[in-house]
Amino acid sequence: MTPILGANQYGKAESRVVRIVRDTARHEIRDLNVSTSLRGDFAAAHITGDQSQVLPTDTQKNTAFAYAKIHGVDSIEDYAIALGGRLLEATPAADQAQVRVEEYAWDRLGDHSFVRRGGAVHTAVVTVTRAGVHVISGVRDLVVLNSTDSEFKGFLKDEFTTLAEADDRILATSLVARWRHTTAEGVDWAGVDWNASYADALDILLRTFAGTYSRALQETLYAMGTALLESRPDLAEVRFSAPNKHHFLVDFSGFGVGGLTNDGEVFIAADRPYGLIEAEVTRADAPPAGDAWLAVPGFC
Ligand SMILES: O=c1[nH]c(=O)c2[nH]c(=O)[nH]c2[nH]1
Repeated sequence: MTPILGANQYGKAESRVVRIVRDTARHEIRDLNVSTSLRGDFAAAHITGDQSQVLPTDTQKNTAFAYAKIHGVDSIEDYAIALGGRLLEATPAADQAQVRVEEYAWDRLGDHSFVRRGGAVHTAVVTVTRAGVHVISGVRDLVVLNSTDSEFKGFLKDEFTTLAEADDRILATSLVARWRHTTAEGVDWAGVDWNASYADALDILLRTFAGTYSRALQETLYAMGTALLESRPDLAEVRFSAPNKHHFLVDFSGFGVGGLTNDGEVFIAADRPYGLIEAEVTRADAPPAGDAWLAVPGFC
């Protein structure tokens, strides 16, 4: 019996690449976490131990650092497209290079001083194939909260249901969202302003979260996805993973302090368990995703 080698990929995970642009006294910083994977015909490396077609993960890491200098990092999408293209070109046995990047934002304190911004992290997953490029942009750890305009009622009940219907509750999540850019013949990736596109997408998601009366987190996600696709014709689909960060009203009725009411004012923020609401919203005529989502962990 000769077992069959199935899907495989290999690369260097989580190279922490920090690029300083110091052409003038006013420096710029890009702070990245870069992971690369090569896919293709690497059967010999696994079965006979022949590494002649394997571009080492160490070289992939070196290329990630070198490209921060050679190509620069105007945006993580643009950098990932260049890096993926180079890795594919350098590895004849590969038919795909996937580059996953996260960017940690820094706010300026002075010409050469910065303070790291907490919160949301900009993400990109770029898959370069011999036929073209897939680009998925996204955000993680986008923590948002509505203190009203959220209900959850009319749900299915059985003998294990104890949840009270809620007319007015806190709706909060730490959102992961990824949106796939349309791949079409002749797309000029070099001409895309990725940073403006990201800022606009984030703005649409946040404004829709804030402006949507919610009957469930599911409805809010769908509204956010719809708003994004309606405003940005260059996007094919969006995927969300949204933990429902439950806030339970504190029950003051047993307290020995008379007349203590709680009209949606004091909550316990529970960290677990949490509902996990995940959804994909796709444009009806979206071009096929190909392998754009391959090996993207979790729901998105
Ligand atoms: O927005 C919600 N969606 C659910 O599916 C759900 N289930 C639950 O217990 N609370 C909530 N809230």
